[in-house]
Amino acid sequence: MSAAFVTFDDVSLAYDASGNAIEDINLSIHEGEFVAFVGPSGCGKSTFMKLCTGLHAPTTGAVRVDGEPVTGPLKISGMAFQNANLLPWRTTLDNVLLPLEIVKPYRHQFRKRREEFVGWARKLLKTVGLEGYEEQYPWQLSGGMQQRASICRALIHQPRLLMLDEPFGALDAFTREELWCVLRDLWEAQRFTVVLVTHDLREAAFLADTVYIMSRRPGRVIERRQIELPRPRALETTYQKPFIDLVQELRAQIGEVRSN
Ligand SMILES: Nc1ncnc2c1ncn2[C@@H]1O[C@H](COP(=O)(O)OP(=O)(O)OP(=O)(O)O)[C@@H](O)[C@H]1O
Repeated sequence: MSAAFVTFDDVSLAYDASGNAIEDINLSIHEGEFVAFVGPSGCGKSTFMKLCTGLHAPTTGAVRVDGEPVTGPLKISGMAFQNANLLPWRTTLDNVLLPLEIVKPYRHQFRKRREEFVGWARKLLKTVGLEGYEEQYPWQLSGGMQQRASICRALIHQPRLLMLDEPFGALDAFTREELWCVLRDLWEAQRFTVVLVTHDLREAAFLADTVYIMSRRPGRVIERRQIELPRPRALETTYQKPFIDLVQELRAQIGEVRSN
């Protein structure tokens, strides 16, 4: 395995006087690793994301990405959320291009390299099954298609770290499983580092190398579970006994957290 890419050393964060939202987090994520965070509502999963990407600073402890302390918003990360948040006045293609207009070093090259960037966006849209929808507006797309576009937007600037906060939470079960496979294929091809926050234990077990289970507030990591299922993983795996047993075990651990 490669060297640690994201490290948390004794990290705690208190937003206000009500006490720590997350507490004593120690972990390291390797470059190219796919990790998932699961835990009860309010345990600090989104807070963990904000610390990783520099949207919040820890109250105590240190967060490092690629060997450097995180001191402000991280340029090498891409993000997608439960709501696709596409801009309604932009076409799908222009939504995907947006980070290249904003993020350094691309923004200074945007006009000159536009054609090349459009090529990147078209290629990515094709990979996620959106070829032919480039000129459509978000309101002309289904929820699943919007989320596909949102993932393309998160990846267009070739981030080394992809942060996904419940990205498939609002989708129906079939679309969600389709998008797991889309994400799996993108990750297999490019091997960026992924931090996925989810409430869905099947999603975590299917996609991740490592699942972290967090306690109730103040959120602490109470379990680190390596997922040993061979890759590449087929969706059929999720209907087979070893996978079902694994999800049951994770569910039991979450159950313990909730009842404590
Ligand atoms: N900006 C903020 N100011 C004050 N408290 C906050 C802020 N953001 C989050 N919190 C609190 O910190 C705790 C952790 O919140 P966070 O959103 O990280 O949890 P979560 O695990 O992502 O929740 P959910 O699963 O419901 O999305 C909660 O108690 C929340 O109320």
